[in-house]
Amino acid sequence: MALLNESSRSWRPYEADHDILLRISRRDIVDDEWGSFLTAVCSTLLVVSMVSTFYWVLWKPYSKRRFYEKQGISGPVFRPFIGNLPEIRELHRGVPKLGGQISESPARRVGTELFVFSETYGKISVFEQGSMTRMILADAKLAKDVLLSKAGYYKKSVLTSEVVSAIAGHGSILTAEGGNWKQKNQIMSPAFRHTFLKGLFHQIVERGDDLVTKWQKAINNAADIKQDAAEVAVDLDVPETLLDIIIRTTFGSTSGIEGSDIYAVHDAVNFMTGVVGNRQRGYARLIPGYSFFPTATNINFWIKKRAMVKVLKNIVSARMKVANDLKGSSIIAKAGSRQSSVYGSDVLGMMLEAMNEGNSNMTASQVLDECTVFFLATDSPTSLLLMWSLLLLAQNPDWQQRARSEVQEVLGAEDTPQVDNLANLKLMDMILNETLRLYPPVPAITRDASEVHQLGSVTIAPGTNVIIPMSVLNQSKEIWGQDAHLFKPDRWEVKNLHTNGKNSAADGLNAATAAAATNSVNSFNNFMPFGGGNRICLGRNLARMTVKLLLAMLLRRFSFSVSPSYCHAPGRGGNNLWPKFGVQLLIKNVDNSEVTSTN
Ligand code: HEM
Repeated sequence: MALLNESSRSWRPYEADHDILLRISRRDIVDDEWGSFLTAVCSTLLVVSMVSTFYWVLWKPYSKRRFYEKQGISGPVFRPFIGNLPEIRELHRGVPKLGGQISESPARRVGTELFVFSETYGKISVFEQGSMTRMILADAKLAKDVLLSKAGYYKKSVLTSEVVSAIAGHGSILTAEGGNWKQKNQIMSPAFRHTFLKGLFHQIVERGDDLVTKWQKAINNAADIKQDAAEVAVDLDVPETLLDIIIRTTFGSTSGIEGSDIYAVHDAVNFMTGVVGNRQRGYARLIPGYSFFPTATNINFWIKKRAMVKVLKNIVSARMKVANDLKGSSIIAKAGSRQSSVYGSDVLGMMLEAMNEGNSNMTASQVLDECTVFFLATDSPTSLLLMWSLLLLAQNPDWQQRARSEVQEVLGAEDTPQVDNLANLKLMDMILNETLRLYPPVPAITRDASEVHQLGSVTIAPGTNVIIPMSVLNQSKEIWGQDAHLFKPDRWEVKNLHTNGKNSAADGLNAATAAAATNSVNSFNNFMPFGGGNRICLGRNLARMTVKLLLAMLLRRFSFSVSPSYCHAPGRGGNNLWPKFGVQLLIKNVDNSEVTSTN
């Protein structure tokens, strides 16, 4: 025992030291191993990210450019990393900040690069925006193919998704694909059918009456100070009216929600789309995670987004409350109405019904996203159509008078049109067409190619972002003749349309949108203000009916001329063509007494 103790004593210290050494060295070894492991991981990551950066940012765009050049398609000089952003920025710098010629193509001021590149490098040209390869298709036939016969090879573009998802999450109707899009389209489409739109007629007339009353007051005030005409800010009054109409027709009369809240959402959506659009057109998009940097603009963006979501949540819960109250009410039960009709028959109602009663997998947050998207896609282009139409009629008094005479003839003694006589306003259709052609509210549509395929004589590589430049196509002398830049609504008279022997019985705008939805061959095919194919604008009939109705009401009461304070400067606002310094018109009362008495 003693020996054992002895010996134990003799080697215990050693054992202890050995233990410590073992422990130290184990820790060191582990640390060393971890260190080398981390170093290996970091260097691998570094190498992988360098290789993938090289591949995605340099090699991919370069090889795509070479691929297209070999097919005879050219563009501005290839630049790694930043692409042709410097050229694009230079072109935009050349656009005069103040004013412009009324006779020039307004859309040229917004999509300058689309005009210049397609004029310089041909109908099909390529350029890079950062590392994204973009192809301009200033060829009507190929553009149409992208939306129709070749639509299966394309998806909504990453650029569109970036804008939409920054404000409304992923997978809304504007950017959804496949089954997800189909389901949303099926849920919302009934709200845009003719019978439902007819039901909205009186709501639109009511809002139109408000605008007429407001402008009449302006005339009375002007008369008080001995002026024979009043100046009105069309760019302020029209969007206010249209926002009210479109939002109330798509979301119903949202009880408990202030008009100012609706306007705040509209404002927030415009601000946010503008921010993301500017990021895409500038260098900021090239900096990873830039949208998370706490810059003043980004902070403002987050604040506005939060406020917007709050208002939208209130709209949805107000509707749910009404629906729940109605569900419990005996009146509904007695009337034997469908339970689901309590949600309402507008877009919001359709979505809530699908979420609560239907077989869809729509969630509450998706309903909110769709609501946001409606603010994005609806009222601005519709306002712009009415605004630019009024400006063009003010600039072209002969057409203004012809349109007014038609309104007087169709309406007779009535102050407002009836649903059925809207179709008789043929000149109005022609005027709206011509406005959409010269001032396309959506100047370009983009798609990303998802597979390699043949488009005409060109082989398209996957990942190419294809631009359908409606603004350029609408100005093409080859399509529209030497006077393409002029406001000439009579080019839309059915007898003047080149129909390749397939005459269309429908009137101008209807035929144009119908042709866009089908593959029919006639000259309307070159006109796609509402897009085409499956993804054609869902609200096109609502927009057309609303603008036609309001224009008829306004022409009936007022005459318009351009105010000396108007400065012609169409410019980019979000993704649309906005009047940069507003649209100021002078208005006077029209004497309808003769018309009224003869009818
Ligand atoms: C003059 C007014 C309008 C114009 C010029 C216009 C134009 C367009 C265009 C060009 C597209 C196709 C975009 C693409 O293919 O990428 C589109 C899509 C769409 N528009 Fe309109 N729009 C107008 C008014 C409206 C209104 C009033 C609503 C609804 C109330 C609406 C709802 C939509 C929706 C939901 C889509 C997406 C359709 C889909 O992808 O399935 N639009 N619009």
